[in-house]
Amino acid sequence: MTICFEGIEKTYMVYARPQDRLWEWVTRSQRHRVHVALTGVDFEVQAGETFGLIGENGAGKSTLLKIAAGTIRPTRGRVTQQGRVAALLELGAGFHPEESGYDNIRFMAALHGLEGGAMADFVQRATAFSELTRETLERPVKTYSSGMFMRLAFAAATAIDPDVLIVDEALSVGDLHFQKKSLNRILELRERGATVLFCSHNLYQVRSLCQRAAWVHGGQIRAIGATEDVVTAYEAHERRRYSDSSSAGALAEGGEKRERSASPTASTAPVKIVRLCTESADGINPAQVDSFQDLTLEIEVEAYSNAPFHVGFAIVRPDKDNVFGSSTQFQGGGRSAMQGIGTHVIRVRFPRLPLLSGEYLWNVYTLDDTGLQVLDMAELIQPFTVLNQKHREFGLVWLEHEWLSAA
Ligand SMILES: Nc1ncnc2c1ncn2[C@@H]1O[C@H](COP(=O)(O)OP(=O)(O)OP(=O)(O)O)[C@@H](O)[C@H]1O
Repeated sequence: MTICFEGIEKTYMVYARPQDRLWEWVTRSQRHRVHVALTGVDFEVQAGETFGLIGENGAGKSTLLKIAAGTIRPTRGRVTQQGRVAALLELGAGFHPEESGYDNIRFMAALHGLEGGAMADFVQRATAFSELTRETLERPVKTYSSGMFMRLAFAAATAIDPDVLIVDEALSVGDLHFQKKSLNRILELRERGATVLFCSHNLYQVRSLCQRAAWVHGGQIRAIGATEDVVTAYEAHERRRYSDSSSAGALAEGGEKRERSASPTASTAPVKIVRLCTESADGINPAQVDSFQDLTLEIEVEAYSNAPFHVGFAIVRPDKDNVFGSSTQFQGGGRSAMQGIGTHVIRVRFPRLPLLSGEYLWNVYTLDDTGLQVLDMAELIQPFTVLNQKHREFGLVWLEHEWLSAA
């Protein structure tokens, strides 16, 4: 199973005012400008591959996904794919608001060409997955809350076993419980061999899920290949953009920038980050550490449910460059997740911290048991300075080295 984009171009006619469309027709003179959303897009997604699309807002990712799903047509070029396609794009876009949840699901089943027993099976799978009550499913969907609507839409979109799954940021559907369930469903379909085309701004998820990726920039493919190469190139571009825009702003504010990022789930995170502190060997000033000192990081989290979870951290530079990151998930060949309602304290010791002089900060994350869903995060916190007082070598980190031929 392959998705093949050949010479794709997509242009939109943009009118300044709605009436210009009519005036254009009446006067036969052009009153629109042409906006090129995609041009020269040529690539293939291999069978069984999970392929990521990344890029800035407005780069053209959703347009490309919609063309792949067949919901819009390219202006030039063509896309081919075989097998059954499920698209998690504008979820629920095809729903009829006046009809009940049940009727909408039957309608979706009919669109897939299902009848009789196959349709009954589809309805059973979708309703069970949605976890909506019979009473709710009998009501018109226009009376649903947005969360209920999205649950039903996701359930209906994934009630078939597709050969190709097209996902546009759909991992953030509904509440945390349902987000996890949706993610697991996507992983399950992937395990069964579905080809997945996946677009996300969450680079952690792209790194974790995708074998290959493409960076879409200004409607063109700027880079394509192994995920790590593409994401690293995109991150470098984002850093340049960030430093260009912040050199006038953030630095003028007086230097260091602290922020606790708004977590995607800030008020409801089932595992909240409560505290982070560091302890150095002399314990005098944790904001200033000597290179090659022992440093211990302590992270306190509060779990509000019994669901297993992981904790991750990264040491970052003020420009957001990662120096080093790890997670409990990577420990000792994949340590099993932590679990239990209440307070958990995680300690990480860095013997002889190999950082050299510079400014550093911490990022901390709590993650679900798959290590993919971020439950809570605190980024660019607790700045600290490292001083390399004993050695003359310079740079970010000390690398073990030997002079082999020095006289
Ligand atoms: N129906 C439309 N009419 C005119 N322009 C459109 C239309 N749909 C998309 N565009 C434009 O096409 C470009 C690409 O949009 P697209 O939604 O594909 O970007 P994206 O990469 O998915 O962005 P985001 O990350 O913000 O979702 C944008 O400049 C957008 O304004």
